[in-house]
Amino acid sequence: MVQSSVLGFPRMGKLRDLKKATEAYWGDKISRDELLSEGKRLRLAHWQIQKDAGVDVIPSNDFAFYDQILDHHQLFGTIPERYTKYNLHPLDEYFAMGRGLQKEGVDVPALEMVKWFDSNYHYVKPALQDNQVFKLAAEPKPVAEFLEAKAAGITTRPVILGPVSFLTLAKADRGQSVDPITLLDKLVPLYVELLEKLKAAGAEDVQIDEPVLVFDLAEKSKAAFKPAYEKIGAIGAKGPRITLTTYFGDIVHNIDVLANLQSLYAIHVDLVRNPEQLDTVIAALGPNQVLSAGVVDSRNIWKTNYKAAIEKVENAIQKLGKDRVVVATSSSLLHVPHTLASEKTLDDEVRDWFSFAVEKTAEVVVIAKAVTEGPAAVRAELEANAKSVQARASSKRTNDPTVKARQAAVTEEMHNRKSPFPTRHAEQGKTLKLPLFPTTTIGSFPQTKEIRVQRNKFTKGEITPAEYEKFIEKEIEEVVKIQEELDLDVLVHGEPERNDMVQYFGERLTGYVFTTHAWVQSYGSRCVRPPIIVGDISRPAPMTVKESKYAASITKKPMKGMLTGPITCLRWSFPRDDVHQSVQAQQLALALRDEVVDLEAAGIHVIQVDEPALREGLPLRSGSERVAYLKWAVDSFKLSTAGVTDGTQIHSHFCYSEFQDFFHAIAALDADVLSIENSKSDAKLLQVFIDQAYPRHIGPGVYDIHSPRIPSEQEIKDRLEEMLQYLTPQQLWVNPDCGLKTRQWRETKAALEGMVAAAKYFRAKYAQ
Ligand SMILES: CN1c2c(nc(N)[nH]c2=O)NC[C@@H]1CNc1ccc(C(=O)N[C@@H](CCC(=O)N[C@@H](CCC(=O)N[C@@H](CCC(=O)O)C(=O)O)C(=O)O)C(=O)O)cc1
Ligand SMILES: N[C@@H](CCS)C(=O)O
Ligand SMILES: [Zn+2]
Repeated sequence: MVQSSVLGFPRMGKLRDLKKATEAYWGDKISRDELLSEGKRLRLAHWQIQKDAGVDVIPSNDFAFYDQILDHHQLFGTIPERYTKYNLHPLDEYFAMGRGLQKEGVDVPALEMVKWFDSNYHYVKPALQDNQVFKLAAEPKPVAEFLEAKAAGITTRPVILGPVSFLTLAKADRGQSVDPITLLDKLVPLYVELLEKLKAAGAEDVQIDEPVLVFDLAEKSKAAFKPAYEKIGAIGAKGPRITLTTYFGDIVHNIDVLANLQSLYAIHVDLVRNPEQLDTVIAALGPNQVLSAGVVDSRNIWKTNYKAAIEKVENAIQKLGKDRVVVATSSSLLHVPHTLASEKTLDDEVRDWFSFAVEKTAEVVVIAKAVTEGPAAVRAELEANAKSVQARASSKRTNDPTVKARQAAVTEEMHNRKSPFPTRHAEQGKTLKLPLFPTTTIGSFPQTKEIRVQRNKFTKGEITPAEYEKFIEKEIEEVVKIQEELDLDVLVHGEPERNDMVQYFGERLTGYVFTTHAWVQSYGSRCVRPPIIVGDISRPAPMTVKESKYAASITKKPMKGMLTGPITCLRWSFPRDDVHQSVQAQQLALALRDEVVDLEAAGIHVIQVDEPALREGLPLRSGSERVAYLKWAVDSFKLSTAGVTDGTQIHSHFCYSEFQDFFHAIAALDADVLSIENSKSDAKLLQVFIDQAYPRHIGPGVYDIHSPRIPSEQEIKDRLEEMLQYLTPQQLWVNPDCGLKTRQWRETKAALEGMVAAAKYFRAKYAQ
């Protein structure tokens, strides 16, 4: 019998219940016990959904109150002393690591948070010490959650991140120099201990995620892999059977570390991304080892094409037999929304094309049944699926000849600014007249409860468009006034009209559809509702000009227009899977080019085109795929921005600091000013700007906006001082790491006051 398996389920709940409970706990509106019982309710509900769907292998320990990797910091005792010293309750210590804490004598910043592989999910990076001691938690969470499910009559397969991935995704804490992977021998015994505890609790199976196998692993990590798993496997029957999972890429280049690893019961591979790896992986399996075939896409919302998925699974069965193949989701379903059933406003044509987590759970069951019992057992499902797939392929919604014609007319020249940077800089100086160390923000200001409530009323038709517009104007006025009082140099309108930096544009572009409840966790309690690209994209009307023009009209200071770039619009949407992403990116670029030109014509001479998703789109392995991606990604940005005159200053923003491996692409964007994240990472990363003799302007973020903690003026000065070791005073802009929409006004004002004061200090110092 071919079993069905889910690698992880989204934890927010149908109505973002976890977000609401967590934020209520942070705001002292519910007690710790109430939060803990809400977590328990959600876990049970999610296990029950999978059980009711008939899933054979249901995951546990995929739940987390903030981040599943952060859970592992507590599981293995890698909590830096700056958190443990306060003797907080473990849940509060956990949140302090995730989001910082500044309360009742405690003042500690958050740990660094970075992208989870090439997704829009963020994990909290383990920060390890030179003399790191690991210690298994007294009551390990994977054991507790396994027992919780067992008590509810549901047998689960606990999920843990493997030791090689845990260490590869970790870093040396600030001021430390340990190479995390050298700690593997110390960490492995804890895995052995944990597996024994799981087995003693009744777990027959465990899922160990080793997604780093899709990377070009450093030799050291690669060499350490096999011995580590041999040690883990040595517990034999005292431990559960291990299914080792990989996802988001192929593992062909690392297959030698898995060959003959008898300690593994099964190996899971992502056959949605890389179906071509199947034969190599099968050839590397030992005589009794099982293949977990990830054939249901966990990263996108398209209905699975049953015929194609069944073919992949049958192919594996032919070589291995039915007992050695499992049908699975390609990775955790964390990356897709909860259920399509909540969507009441989608039209029937497109609704029929989609499948969210609950529906994908049912899909693995149907595929497993089809290959176990034969297609007749699920004939109705297969026929309905074939009809949906066919309907989408032939729909008029997907194809717009006008867009195609415009793409065919794109020339090389359209990608380049008229003059090189020095000429542009001189031109821009004449109108902008900015001081040294110019201060600015990244665009958004606090999205208050009031803003959300008014937008909600507007969406529901409870207030008129004119009333909403008036409200937004009032918000813009307030934001402009505050920035003038703070004495910032380049102002923004604050983005109060935007629900999200991608969804907002999706809602204004043809070719997109959007949802009402399709939330996906981005980090901590924060969720996004990615719009869905279903067809060719075009811009029927200006999208941002009205608000930017209004903002510019009420101040004498330069006003920065704010747009989301083509790659970020693409990657933070659910893209089409029937057209290459480069084609979709170019369509977005053309739509944005029109917007940029319209903003300039409206008198906006500083325009920021955010591309925070540029890095996350980078193929996970170096090589030709990366080169090709960077070409079309950079071209899309350039196409969107190059329509302006020399006097218009183009900014771009990236809220991550890992740009070393694709610095040349950032440089190739030819943006006049870049703002990047830097407050939580080492300023040494800026060395690349010296090494590459970067000629243009840069604002590395001077404080972390993900945390409610207010940085002191001195901290910001120290940060700027460090930056000046790598950047010239003429190059350096002063700004936060990213937009301020998640912050409260009190924190925002206090932090920006410190930031402006710090900039003025350096301005005075360098004026002498
Ligand atoms: C900059 N980042 C972004 C990423 N991805 C994006 N798509 N957008 C980003 O900005 N990735 C990397 C980073 C970090 N990530 C995030 C992600 C999410 C947020 C955030 O603040 N999310 C909000 C939801 C935003 C939104 O869409 N809001 C809507 C709906 C608001 C709402 O909940 N309305 C209520 C009713 C109103 C009420 O009574 O309150 C409802 O629908 O029930 C809107 O504003 O209209 C979040 O809250 O999670 C930030 C950074
Ligand atoms: N302009 C956006 C960028 C976020 S990455 C903002 O400020 O929220
Ligand atoms: Zn950002």
